[in-house]
Amino acid sequence: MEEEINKKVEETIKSLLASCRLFPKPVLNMLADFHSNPQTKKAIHHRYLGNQALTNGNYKTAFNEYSSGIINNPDDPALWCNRSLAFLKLGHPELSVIDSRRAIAMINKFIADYLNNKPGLRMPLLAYGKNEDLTPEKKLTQLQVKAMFREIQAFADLELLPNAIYSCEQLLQDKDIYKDVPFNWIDVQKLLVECKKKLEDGCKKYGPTYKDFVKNGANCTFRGSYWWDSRQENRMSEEIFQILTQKVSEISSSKIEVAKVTFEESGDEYQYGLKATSDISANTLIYEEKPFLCVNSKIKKRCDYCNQEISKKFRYLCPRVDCKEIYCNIRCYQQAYDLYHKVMCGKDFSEIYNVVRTGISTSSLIILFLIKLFAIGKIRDTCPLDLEEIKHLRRWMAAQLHLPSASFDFYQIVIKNLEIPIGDLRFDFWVFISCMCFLCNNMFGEQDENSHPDFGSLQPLTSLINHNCEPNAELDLKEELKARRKIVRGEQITISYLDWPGLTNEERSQRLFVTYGIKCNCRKCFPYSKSY
Ligand SMILES: C[S@@+](CC[C@H](N)C(=O)[O-])C[C@H]1O[C@@H](n2cnc3c(N)ncnc32)[C@H](O)[C@@H]1O
Repeated sequence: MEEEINKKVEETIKSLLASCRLFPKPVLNMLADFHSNPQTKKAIHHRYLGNQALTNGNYKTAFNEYSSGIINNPDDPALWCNRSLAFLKLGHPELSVIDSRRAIAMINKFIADYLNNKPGLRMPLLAYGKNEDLTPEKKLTQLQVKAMFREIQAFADLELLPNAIYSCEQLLQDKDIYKDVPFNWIDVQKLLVECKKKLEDGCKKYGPTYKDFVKNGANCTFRGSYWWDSRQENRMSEEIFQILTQKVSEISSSKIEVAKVTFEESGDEYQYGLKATSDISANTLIYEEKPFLCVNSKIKKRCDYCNQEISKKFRYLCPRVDCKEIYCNIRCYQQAYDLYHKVMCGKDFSEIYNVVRTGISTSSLIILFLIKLFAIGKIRDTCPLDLEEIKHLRRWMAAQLHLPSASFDFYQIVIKNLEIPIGDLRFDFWVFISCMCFLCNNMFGEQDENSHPDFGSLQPLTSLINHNCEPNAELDLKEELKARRKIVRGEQITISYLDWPGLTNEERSQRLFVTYGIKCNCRKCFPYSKSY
């Protein structure tokens, strides 16, 4: 196999040398790099294996090969472009978008750098088919068009129809620029007609607001974890169970313990819960858990570390002049600095904050948690899903994830601002989405008086407590857990996830399912049910 690949690469190089006119220097640089850098060679090998797998319909292998290639050479646009196709074939258009965008950005950057005479510029090494007489320049342009079309296909699969229609029209408008490279333009036309029809049908069925609905949210089939990620199965491992047991025993002075529980609706699947180790009388303070992570939308002046509202008199400003973060005191500043602020200091996330502030539910705080989780991952040099404090959290997502389309842009801002190299796949886009899926059902969020998202916190041990509409415990100011009534030894500790005044039984029931995946049929939700 290795020999076969080497032969193909040699053929490519020969044809490159023969056909290259426009970019001789970058081609020579690329060849020098190919011969001196073993990682470039490895990346090409993975790409060939990926292409072969893709042709044979082995999309999972193709994904693995392209990912390995990216780790070795993240600057190869063909790897990203081809992986975006593998994602489309695997039914993950939400992941395809970012990969095709990367390929497009890389090619555009190459062209800009070339025009600016950037020294040491390397031409991407692209594969040549038999009897193909495309110059490297044309080959690159062809890849660019392919990547643009893949992004449009991903939009269409995600039912982001206005985005797909707009991009199709743009591409067709620019057709002349790409006239010298072979490309099947009929496919673009066809997709445009299909998307327009779908959008028209939708507007007829659901009214004109359908257009906005499908512009802002992408629909993808995702249940909280991808097939290559076994963390959710491992979260109930003996090792993690023992660590949690120790922590819970410590904060509660052994009043409660971690237990493995089951729920009727999830069949045999075990989940975590907390149980009383002895009788606990009413109003007893069971424990206090300081949040692991806090976020706030900056509508009010709150400490970036602990969310305390702060006055002008008692506050500590980040010492860096171009950083606007504020803290209650130097202690909060130092803790924030060590945990995440070190890599966030002075970085501009205002675009994200502007969107969060106008949100109409606390769920928009999720993106603020994502920024900080990625920052912690960067500081600790680990994938955010592997952070010790949160790796046990249960992810929940309805089969159909309504992904805000802004997520694609936000992810790119986060990676860029935190200076995470794009080839570091521990911070890949699927990690971002997977984090969203434990944040939505584990974070605590509060709104302000105008119902805008104000602040939120993550308390990883409190996240072990399950819901009951008639709970035996409650969270005081979201940090102290108190018994509402007497709890007997062995009884599960429960809180109500939704206890706002004025919430009807129907609304609670609906929200319990949408946000937490809980199908509640208790006597409070269904007071007239015969079974009670
Ligand atoms: C904050 S976590 C609670 C701990 C969780 N059981 C675990 O194993 O990590 C919230 C998730 O637990 C599950 N859950 C909590 N209360 C439940 C209930 N009463 N019935 C079914 N599932 C419940 C849901 O999957 C929910 O999304």
